[in-house]
Amino acid sequence: MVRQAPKRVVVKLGTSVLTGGTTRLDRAHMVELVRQMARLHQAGVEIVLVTSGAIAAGREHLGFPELSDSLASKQMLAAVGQSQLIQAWEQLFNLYGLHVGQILLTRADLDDRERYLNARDTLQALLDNRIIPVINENDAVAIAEIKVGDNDNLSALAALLAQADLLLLLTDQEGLYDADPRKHPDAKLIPEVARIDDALRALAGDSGTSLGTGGMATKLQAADVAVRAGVEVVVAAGRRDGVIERLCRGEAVGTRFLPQHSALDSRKRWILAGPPPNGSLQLDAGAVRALCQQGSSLLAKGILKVEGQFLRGATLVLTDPDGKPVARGIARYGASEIEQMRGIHSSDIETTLGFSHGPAVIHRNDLVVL
Ligand SMILES: Nc1ncnc2c1ncn2[C@@H]1O[C@H](COP(=O)(O)OP(=O)(O)O)[C@@H](O)[C@H]1O
Ligand SMILES: N[C@@H](CCC(=O)OP(=O)(O)O)C(=O)O
Repeated sequence: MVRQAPKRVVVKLGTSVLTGGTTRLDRAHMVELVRQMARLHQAGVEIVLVTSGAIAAGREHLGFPELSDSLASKQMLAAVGQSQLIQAWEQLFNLYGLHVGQILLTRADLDDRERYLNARDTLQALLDNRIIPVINENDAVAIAEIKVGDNDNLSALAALLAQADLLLLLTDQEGLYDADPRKHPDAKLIPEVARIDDALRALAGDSGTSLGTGGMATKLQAADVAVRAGVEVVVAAGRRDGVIERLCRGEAVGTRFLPQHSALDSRKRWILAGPPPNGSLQLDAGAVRALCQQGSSLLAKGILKVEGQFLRGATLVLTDPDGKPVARGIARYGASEIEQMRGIHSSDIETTLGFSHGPAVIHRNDLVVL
């Protein structure tokens, strides 16, 4: 299939691609990847690069020191390696007359709407000035609670932040297989995925190496977030000839995940990319239908159960009567208020609470159906 060129592409390069399975950055291959990205850029495709490899580069630069496996050692390696990595990208893009701009993110930068919008503005400013944004996690400062944790998920968040239309997860395998090809040499490549479900998740294993993080499991999580926001995703081998250009032409390489919706608006993308949920509401079947099929707001009447302690403005997961997540949204009331309101008619909110923030517990503009 050859289709219209994407306007904005996020290219995620895993440690496996950058090192070619060795313990060192493979600069020769990085030049080849930059060549492809620079050509696309020249042809008018905006490129955002999400690069792993800081920890690997740090180890290499320090001459492979004997270190404990502690978080502090990894953070030290990332601090050293990130500057090596960004210098390498700057030098390589310079060969094509391009500059790079570094953005280091943590989960906390994306959870807060204002910081999210600031990061988005910086990204936009770089792109407007024909500079290649180069993103990595801010490993040197991020500890577990504020970490995204792996660059696959980070790249999905970057794709939402950048309002990209295509996300390329480039790795050391040809794509997603029906079993981990390292352990099952006869595993078969899955060329296209229309829906990510539990059966598919069961096929995706961990990283087979000590340098990569997350393996195919985190690539599926990332694809899941991105396709819900209307971004097409492809997992493919970063070492295949001309892979980035071929994928941007729509050639059938790797595993393609079809976008589920047309692109979401900015606020809805943030609801998907942003804060982890603070609580959940279980809905009756009528409310699930109204939300998922009619695009309605959530009213108090259809709420069966409230879980978690949260305030007005919290992000919530909405589930069906069996507990299966069906949507995410921003609450207009806090948990204790919803507890009092649940099951009542909207016209009784004011008499029940003594005030009202309007009839919707979650307004349709603040709601994303999964
Ligand atoms: N079903 C699967 N299909 C393909 N690869 C898989 C699968 N399950 C697990 N993997 C493993 O995921 C690895 C790629 O992930 P990872 O090592 O994190 O790479 P990267 O550094 O590119 O993110 C592969 O080398 C492979 O061993
Ligand atoms: N932020 C880390 C990489 C984390 C990560 O997810 O790595 P990978 O699985 O190789 O994409 C680094 O720069 O070393």
